[in-house]
Amino acid sequence: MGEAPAFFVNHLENGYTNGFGVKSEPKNRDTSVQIGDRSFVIGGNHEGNPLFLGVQIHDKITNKWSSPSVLGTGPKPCKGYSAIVLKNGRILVIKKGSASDDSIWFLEVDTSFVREQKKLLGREVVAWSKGVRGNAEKPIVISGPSGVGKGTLISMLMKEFPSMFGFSVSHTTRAPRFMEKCGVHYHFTDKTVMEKEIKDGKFLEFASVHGNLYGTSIESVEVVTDSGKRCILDIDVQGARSVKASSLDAIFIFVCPPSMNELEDRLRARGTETEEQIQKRLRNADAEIKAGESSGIFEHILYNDNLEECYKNLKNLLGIDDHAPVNGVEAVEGINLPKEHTVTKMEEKILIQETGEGTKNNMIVLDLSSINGGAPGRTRGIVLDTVKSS
Ligand SMILES: Nc1ncnc2c1ncn2[C@@H]1O[C@H](COP(=O)(O)OP(=O)(O)OP(=O)(O)O)[C@@H](O)[C@H]1O
Ligand SMILES: Nc1nc2c(ncn2[C@@H]2O[C@H](COP(=O)(O)O)[C@@H](O)[C@H]2O)c(=O)[nH]1
Repeated sequence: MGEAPAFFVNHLENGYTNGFGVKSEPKNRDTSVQIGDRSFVIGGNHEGNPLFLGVQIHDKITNKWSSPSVLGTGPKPCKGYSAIVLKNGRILVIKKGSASDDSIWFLEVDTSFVREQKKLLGREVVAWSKGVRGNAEKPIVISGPSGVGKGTLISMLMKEFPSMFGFSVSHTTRAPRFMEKCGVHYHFTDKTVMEKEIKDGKFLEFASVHGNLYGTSIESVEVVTDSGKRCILDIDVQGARSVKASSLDAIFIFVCPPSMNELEDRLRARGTETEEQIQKRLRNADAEIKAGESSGIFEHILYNDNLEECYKNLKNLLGIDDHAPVNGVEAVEGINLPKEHTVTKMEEKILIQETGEGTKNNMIVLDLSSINGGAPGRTRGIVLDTVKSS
């Protein structure tokens, strides 16, 4: 039945049994697959961190091992894994005995994201992406100069439609303002910590803004999307440019002030910055407005003169009708796998057969024909079906 599982290795709890003749001493529970002349060994822990799975590569031609930069937040180690080579430079990793929100992962070894990162970092790169069922609504990126009213508009939207929109909580190295809470308004962090996380591929974008480091972690966007809400990002133009270049398919909105004088008045009236900081933000505003209007990043430009009118325009462009009830999309459902199972690949379907004494021998079918997205975010669009044994 089905195609030969050419590069399929079932959970290798007893060691390295792939038969590719690679000389190494992988630990128990390592799993290996071969793509071309390279074997990818998945197992152990990443850079000594017991919380994440490590990856090693063996090149058959040079007979050399290498440790690639592993980007993204990968799966936690568990009892065993199945690894299957998919087309388009991905390896599907199915975890055994894991929680339903942690069972399906994709290790990207030769996707466009990975190729780009290789060029940027000048070294071997692989990237993790968690697999989830269902699809998501496009995130919304909102940019504009400091003080134009982005935060005010976003708060209005989230207050009116709490089940539809969620905010991507950014990281920043700037000090919290009075009343700002860590984890709600920002993740306030330290420059060294944030730079290390950027290096580890945890950020979708980052930029130095008004003298501080700001960034959107992949997780900040994905937790909102997983909850079934449409994610809103409040980021500067540099960040919007990076998101535009990433695999995240988003809507881009730029908010303009009615005049520079009005912008200055709003910044002063807010009373959150020192005079020096206000001057810095106003100097940056000029360049930001020019970039916002002419960079080709933004599909929509909103003028925030009268707040109520601007809010109405924002709702219009998001297709929110004042009279229609608005519901979010379904929250992501987990993928519950039987504790004991075997895995087989059949074209774009993965058959997971329940095994073990006293079980019902049901089969779970994962249809991967419509997967989309991927590193640095989630791989979405997995369709799941359960075939009951008669
Ligand atoms: N249309 C408007 N008319 C008058 N005041 C406004 C308008 N929109 C927002 N404001 C006020 O302007 C100030 C700045 O707004 P807000 O904090 O939302 O700006 P922001 O774009 O999020 O700034 P930052 O980028 O610095 O976070 C706030 O005090 C807000 O109440
Ligand atoms: N590129 C990014 N820019 C961000 C992010 N979070 C916020 N911002 C932008 O920074 C300025 C200043 O914000 P403030 O809270 O200090 O007033 C503002 O224009 C935001 O849009 C981010 O994650 N990435």
